Amino acid sequence: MESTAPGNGGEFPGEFTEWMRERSEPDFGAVVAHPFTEALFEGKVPRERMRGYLVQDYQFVDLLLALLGAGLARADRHTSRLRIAGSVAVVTGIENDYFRRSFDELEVPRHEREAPELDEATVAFRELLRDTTERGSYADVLTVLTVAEWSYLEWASPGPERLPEDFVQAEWITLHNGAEFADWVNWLRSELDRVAGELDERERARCLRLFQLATRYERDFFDAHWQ
Ligand SMILES: Cc1ncc(CN)c(N)n1
Repeated sequence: MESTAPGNGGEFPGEFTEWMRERSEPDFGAVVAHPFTEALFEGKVPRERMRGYLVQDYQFVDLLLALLGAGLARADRHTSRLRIAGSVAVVTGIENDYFRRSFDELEVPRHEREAPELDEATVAFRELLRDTTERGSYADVLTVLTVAEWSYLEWASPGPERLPEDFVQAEWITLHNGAEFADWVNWLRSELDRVAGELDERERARCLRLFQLATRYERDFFDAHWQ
C-alpha cells in the first residue's frame, strides 16, 4: 500500500479526502456495508445489541465533542469556527436528546449512561480521540472528524425503503442521513481538502495514518456489537 502523500506542499492534486479513503480500503467499505447497519435498515437489530451499542457510543460521542472543541480552538479562520460550533449544537442538542429518549426506552440506568464498563473497541477509539484532541494539528482533528462523520453518512444515506417502526433504530438512521448532516460532512471534507494544500508531505502522511487508524476503529466498533 502506498503510504506517502504526493507533492511537497502547495495544491494537492485531486481531493485529499478521497485519496485517503481509497487508501483505507477494505476497512472503509466494511464500515459502509456492515451487517449491523444492514440489520438496522430492516429494524432487526436485537434490543440488547442496540442497547449495548448505544451505551458504548455515548462514551465515544463524549470525546468526539471534545475533539470538536479542539477543532474550534485550532481552526485558522472565523467562518470555520462558526461551522464547527453548528455541529457542537447538534451533538449537544438533538443528538443528546436522542440518546436520552433511547436510554429511557431501553431502560438504561444512570451509571450505565454516565460511566459504563468500556469495550476494548471503545477504549481504543477513545484513546485516539483523546490523543488527537490533546496533540493533533487542525488537519489531524479534521481527519479524525471526517472519518467519523463521513463513514456514518455513507452507511446511512441509501436509507431503507421504509424506516423501522422502533424510533431507536429509525432515528439512528435519520440522524445520519438528513440534508443537514450531509452538509456538515461535505463541509468537513472541503475544509480538510483546503487545509491539505498547506501541509508538507510528512504532515499529509500523518493524516493518512490517522485516517486509516480511525477507519479501522470504526470497523472494530461495529464488529464489537455484531460478532
Ligand atoms: C463510533 C461512531 N462513529 C461515528 C459516529 C457519528 N457521529 C458515531 N456516533 N459513533
